[in-house]
Amino acid sequence: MARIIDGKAHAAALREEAGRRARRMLELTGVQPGLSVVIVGDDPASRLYVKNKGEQAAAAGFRSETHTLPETISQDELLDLVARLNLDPAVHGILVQLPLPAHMDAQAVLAAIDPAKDVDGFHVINAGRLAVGLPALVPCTPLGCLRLLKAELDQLKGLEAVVVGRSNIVGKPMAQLLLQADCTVTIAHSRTRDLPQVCRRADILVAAVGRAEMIRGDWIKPGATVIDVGINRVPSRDPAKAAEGKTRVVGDVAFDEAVEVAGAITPVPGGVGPMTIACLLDNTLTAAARILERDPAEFA
Ligand SMILES: NC(=O)C1=CN([C@@H]2O[C@H](COP(=O)(O)OP(=O)(O)OC[C@H]3O[C@@H](n4cnc5c(N)ncnc54)[C@H](OP(=O)(O)O)[C@@H]3O)[C@@H](O)[C@H]2O)C=CC1
Ligand SMILES: Nc1nc(=O)c2c([nH]1)NC[C@@H]1CN(c3ccc(C(=O)N[C@@H](CCC(=O)O)C(=O)O)cc3)C=[N+]21
Repeated sequence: MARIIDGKAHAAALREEAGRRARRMLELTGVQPGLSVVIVGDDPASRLYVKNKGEQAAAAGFRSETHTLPETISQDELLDLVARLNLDPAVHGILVQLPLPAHMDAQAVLAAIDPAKDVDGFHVINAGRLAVGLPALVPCTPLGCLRLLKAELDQLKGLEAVVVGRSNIVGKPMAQLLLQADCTVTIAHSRTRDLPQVCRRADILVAAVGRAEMIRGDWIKPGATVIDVGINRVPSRDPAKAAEGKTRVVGDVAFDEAVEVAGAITPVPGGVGPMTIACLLDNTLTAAARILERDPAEFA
């Protein structure tokens, strides 16, 4: 039986540390780190994540604001808001929740965010800095995965890592971080031939696909460390509840099978998800420190 990696507990510890560091920053510089979250439209799941982000930032002693804009807003109006936030000295981190409505060009919006305040790490400047090994703001989800891996494993050096998924927000930056940690990295995707066989090579398997329970137990090398990024809503197990439209959340890995084979595995929920939000606070501190021209390590 695999060890279950408790992302919730790791995230709580990281949030507490972020709270201590925010207080230290306020003491030493008089500046309170500030996070501004922008959401367009009223997708209920997105609204819930954004609410959690705002509440957890406030609970950790950050200045936290949320801008909720109607679905019908124009891209120019959104760009105006981003421009104002770029100039606002109280805002050190800007996050524009994705996905954006179909009438907007998400790349254009992300490109308008000041890279120094891009706590999602989605701006091409930050993606490029990560790729060449310069200090960067790194996307929160892969950062959270790396933290869990480092806590779980003595050493990443030399391990075979397989990342399933190549999105700009999870798969690609995850692969960059694993490469930087001296893993031998394979990136698999929808055109990969014989995905089960590729997965079986992995000492570290990161699933970021968006397909409920696609990765089966017999795709996993015995003893491997499995990080499940997927968040998929499926009908409730109880047919009566399912008929009422009740759902539950599952990952991209068939957990009940994988837990029998893996050495360690993250659950969904309670794995990577909570770490993503905790890393957002960490990134906001990093951004604030750099904007103040201070070493983030000063606020330990
Ligand atoms: N826990 C968290 O904090 C977060 C969770 N997520 C979740 O992670 C998952 C992935 O998110 P994201 O990266 O944004 O998703 P995207 O849809 O952007 O990317 C999915 C990737 O999976 C690949 N893929 C799709 N189908 C298959 C298949 N059958 N076999 C192999 N590869 C396949 C795609 O390949 P191709 O490129 O060839 O199309 C693509 O590269 C989702 O469930 C999402 O909800 C996302 C962000 C944060
Ligand atoms: N600009 C932007 N940045 C993001 O980081 C971003 C985004 N847009 N759009 C959507 C995805 C998704 N995402 C999650 C964050 C937390 C949980 C999370 O806390 N999950 C809990 C609860 C899951 C549940 O029950 O729904 C858990 O896994 O335990 C999940 C998913 C951030 N994303």
